Formats: sequence, structure tokens, C-alpha cells
Amino acid sequence: MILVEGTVNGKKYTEPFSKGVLSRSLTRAEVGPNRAYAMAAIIESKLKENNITKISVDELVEYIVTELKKENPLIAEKYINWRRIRQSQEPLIILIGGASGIGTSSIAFEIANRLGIKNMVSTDMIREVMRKIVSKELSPVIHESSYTACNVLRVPPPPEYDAIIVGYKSHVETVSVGVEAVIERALKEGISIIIEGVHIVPGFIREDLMEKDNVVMFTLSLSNEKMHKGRFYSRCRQTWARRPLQRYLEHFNAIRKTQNYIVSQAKTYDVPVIENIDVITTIDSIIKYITKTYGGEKNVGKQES
Ligand SMILES: Nc1ncnc2c1ncn2[C@@H]1O[C@H](COP(=O)(O)OP(=O)(O)OP(=O)(O)O)[C@@H](O)[C@H]1O
Ligand SMILES: O=C(O)[C@@H](CO)OP(=O)(O)O
Repeated sequence: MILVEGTVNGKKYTEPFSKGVLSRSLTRAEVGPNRAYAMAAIIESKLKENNITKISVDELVEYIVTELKKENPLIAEKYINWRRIRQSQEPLIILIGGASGIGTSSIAFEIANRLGIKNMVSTDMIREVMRKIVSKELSPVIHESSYTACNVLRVPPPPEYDAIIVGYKSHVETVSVGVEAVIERALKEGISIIIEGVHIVPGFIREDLMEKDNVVMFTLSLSNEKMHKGRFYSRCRQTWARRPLQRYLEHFNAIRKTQNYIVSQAKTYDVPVIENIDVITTIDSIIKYITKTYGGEKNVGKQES
């Protein structure tokens, strides 16, 4: 039997080498499940050939990276990136914004899966909770969609302002209070989380939260309006989807206005804007950015499993 030695929170542990455990972590670097298991078997046989009965996680990672580099240097890089983020001591709070239908929830789900982040919440859910607490009289905008909040503005904006954007901003700044509460709780509890939705807008989350290295925000974009509209069709085909396609088509122009506003805010606040055309490319861009800013040397903690 081959024993693997590692440390978790400063405490040493030893566990039997498992091809299942290893293949699961290889899939996070986008190695297919069958190939991942086969590679785990290759690595196990290499360890046996070298009469290794006990190995540290660090040394095992070296074997893994060597094999991955033979397989595909790009996959090796993805594996290294993933491990750098996993080793970091600080909780990672990832904020993914973009207008309705751009793909924030799909991308958030994929990133959570790739990074092994177990907590994910949509700003729609946060808004739903706030709607129970804040009455329609107190905040009419929160009881609307982001793209229809303009219909309930107490004070109509001056003619030179775009009412849709004024309503959207009022709606977002209200929901942002709830988003900040979730960020604060995650930081306090030390848990990594992904928060996604139309209410993640650069400039609307408190600066003292955004300036933390382990709080990262991304804005998803989709310049091609036809493709954006197509996302509503693809979403409503999902069996669990309950959102009325017609509503989004009817308000599509307003949704596009909010999207353009979010992107302009991202440019103002230097938040990465990622064109969400292909899921894998979007995820790779986000992970690369996080590795550069969050998973860098300064954050890498002690070796963890
Ligand atoms: N990069 C992509 N390529 C192809 N389809 C995508 C991509 N990203 C998302 N989609 C699809 O687009 C549809 C909308 O995605 P999603 O539900 O994640 O949007 P959303 O931004 O969360 O919208 P809302 O906030 O209104 O829920 C889904 O069917 C999803 O599978
Ligand atoms: O407010 C919005 O833009 C969307 C976001 O998902 O929510 P709903 O259309 O369900 O109101």
C-alpha cells in the first residue's frame, strides 16, 4: 500500500493513495473522467516501480504535473492554477455580474465546480429574502425586476436621463446591501463563496470590501445581441426553467441597456470584462485572473490535501 502524507490546518495526516481521489482532482483540470482514472493508475504504477510506500502531497503533485505535462502542457497549467487557488489560506469570494441571460448563473456553477467551492448564491435569491422584509411602500424598486424598476420610481428622472438605467441603479443599490451582508458573513466565517447575478455591478459594492485581495469581481458580457437573445431561448428549454421567455423578449432592449451600463461601470472601476461566448474560455479566463491576483505567492498557504 502507498501512503500519502499531507497537512491540513497545520496538522499532519496520512492516508492510503486512492486513484479515485486523484482522478477527481484531475477532472478539475478538465481531464475527462476516464482519462483521469487511467492517469491515476499510471501514476500509481510509477510510484510502485520506484518502490515508494510513503509520499508527501508535494512530491505526489510533482509526479502528477510531470505526467500531465506529457499529456498536455495546457492541462498541466490548469492543474497548477487550480492547486494554487486551493492552497490559499484566505476564503475566496467571487462576484460574477452581467445582465439577465448573459450566463452568470451557468458560469458561476462551472467555476464553483472547477474550484471545489461549495457555496454559491444568486442575487435574485438575496433579493427575494429582502422583498419579505422591505415593503413595496418602503422600496417599490426591489419588488420589480432590474429592467422594470424604472416603472415605480417615486420621482421621475429628468428627461435627459434614461429612466431604465435610473430604475436599474436604484434597484441594484438596494439589493447590494444584501450582497454586502453575504460578503461580510463569508469573510467572517472564512468560507469561499460565489455570488452571481444582475445585481453584481462595479461601483455598487463597498470599497473596503472590494479592495480585499480575496474578493474578486468579474463582469460577463455578450456583444452579440442575437446570441444574447438566444440565451433566453436556450434557458427556457431547460426542464427546470420556470422563467417566461416572452417577458425577457419583451424587455430585451431594456436588458441590453442594463448590460451596457454594467460593462461601462466595469471599465470605470477596472473590473475584468469577459465575453461569455464559450463556457470553457470564460472559465479559463476567470481562473487565470484569480490565480494571478489571489493564488499568487503571497496567498499560498501551507500544503493542503
Ligand atoms: N458561454 C455560453 N455558451 C452557450 N450557452 C451559454 C453560455 N453561458 C450560458 N449559456 C446558456 O444561456 C442560458 C442563460 O444562462 P444563465 O441562466 O446562466 O443566464 P443568467 O445570466 O444567469 O440569467 P439570469 O440572471 O436572468 O438567470 C442558459 O441556457 C445557459 O445554458
Ligand atoms: O431582475 C432581473 O433582471 C432578473 C434577474 O435574474 O430577475 P427577474 O427577471 O426574475 O425579475
